Amino acid sequence: MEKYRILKELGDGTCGNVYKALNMETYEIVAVKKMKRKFYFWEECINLREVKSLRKLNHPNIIKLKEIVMENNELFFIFEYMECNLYQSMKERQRPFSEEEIRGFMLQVLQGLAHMHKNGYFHRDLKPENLLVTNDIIKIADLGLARELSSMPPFTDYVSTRWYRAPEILLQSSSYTPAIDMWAVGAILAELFTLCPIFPGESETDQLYKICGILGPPDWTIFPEVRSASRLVDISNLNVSPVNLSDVIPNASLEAIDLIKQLCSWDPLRRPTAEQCLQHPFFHVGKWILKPLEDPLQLKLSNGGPKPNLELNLWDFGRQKDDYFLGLTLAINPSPPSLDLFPVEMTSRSRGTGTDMFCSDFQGHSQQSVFWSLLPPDHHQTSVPMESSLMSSFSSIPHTTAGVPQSRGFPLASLQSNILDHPFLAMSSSFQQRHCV
Ligand SMILES: Nc1ncnc2c1ncn2[C@@H]1O[C@H](COP(=O)(O)OP(=O)(O)OP(=O)(O)O)[C@@H](O)[C@H]1O
Repeated sequence: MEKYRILKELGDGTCGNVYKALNMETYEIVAVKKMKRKFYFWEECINLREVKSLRKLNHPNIIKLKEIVMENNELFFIFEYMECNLYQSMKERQRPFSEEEIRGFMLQVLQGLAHMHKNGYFHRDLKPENLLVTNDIIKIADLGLARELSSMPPFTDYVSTRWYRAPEILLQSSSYTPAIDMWAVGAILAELFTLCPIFPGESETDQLYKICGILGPPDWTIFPEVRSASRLVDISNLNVSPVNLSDVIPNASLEAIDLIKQLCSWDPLRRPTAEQCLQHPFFHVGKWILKPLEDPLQLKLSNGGPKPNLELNLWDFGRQKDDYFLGLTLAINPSPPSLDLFPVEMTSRSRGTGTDMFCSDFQGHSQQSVFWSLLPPDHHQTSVPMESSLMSSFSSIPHTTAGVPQSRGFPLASLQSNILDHPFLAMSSSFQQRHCV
């Protein structure tokens, strides 16, 4: 780790501390995640869920793991660096994101997620803190809880941060599916409009009440296999009606409201997949707008009042499977009302709980330093000059065991065959251009 200089701490997660660091050989800025538990065998490291999933997942909207270093029984992940996470980005905003900005973020998240699900993984802890942002690029991070689709239930119920946790997890269903990620996407999409979490439960039970407060109670027959039957009976009998989502998220278009409604369906089977979401009218709005011949601002001024926008959609995203791609809808969107929304002040730690999934019961010693490069040596990115006064050596992080580091290099090709194959294939051309520039 001598080649890395810490610049500052970026985050203190459940599993590790994350630092911004400078690679002294390439002058590349990176993010270094130093795992909190000790590691004694290389096999333990490469069998971690985060490593196993990231080795397989190579996508522009999934954070890239560049290297793994094991030194003095400590494990370091070297990631590509991103400016901030989506939670920080929302917290700092003085005004809501425009729908265009939200569309850009969601498109990328869904492309990353579609890739993940297609390759047999689901994330299980999607939340704004785990979506990393640099300008208008967003990437899915923290695959520490990612699970292979092929792995067999029962799954643990302590999965995902409470506010983004799907009802089937709250009801302790033991066989949940990638639809739990889609629920989280719906909650994040709603939050991007209002800058406040849509279901801010204070406990697991309160979380279910908060969901009922918006969606109304569920039909209990949706969840045949839940372990927490009393919770289900309790909420199924609640005497509350669903609210009009447009009243809760007044700045969202009808398309956005429809997508949120579908993603935040009680029934996991009714939630669209990431791939299906990408076909939703929300992502096709711009393509079919009938443009007025005059400047809309001038029109508004001359007519003296707000006018509805007429949008002609050649896509109707119905609830039946066959409806997904068919139909002709004439949607009339009222002009967005004036907004008076403010973010709620929250600390990252108060936003629910993560889960420490590792146990540290391994015995033995290894004083070796193992270095695993996941990108070829010539895959360097922009050099960023740094003032030396800002730097402190990475070795200043206290090591509890001493040892003489020896490094072992692993060639990329043998370990991560797909990492550089077609990095831009899954992106739309506009995003490809932006990413390449
Ligand atoms: N590649 C990166 N670039 C910039 N910042 C990052 C990067 N990776 C992580 N961070 C920051 O560090 C924080 C914690 O990282 P991460 O979620 O990977 O750790 P964790 O221990 O798994 O956390 P959690 O408690 O969510 O499980 C993130 O929310 C983000 O702010």
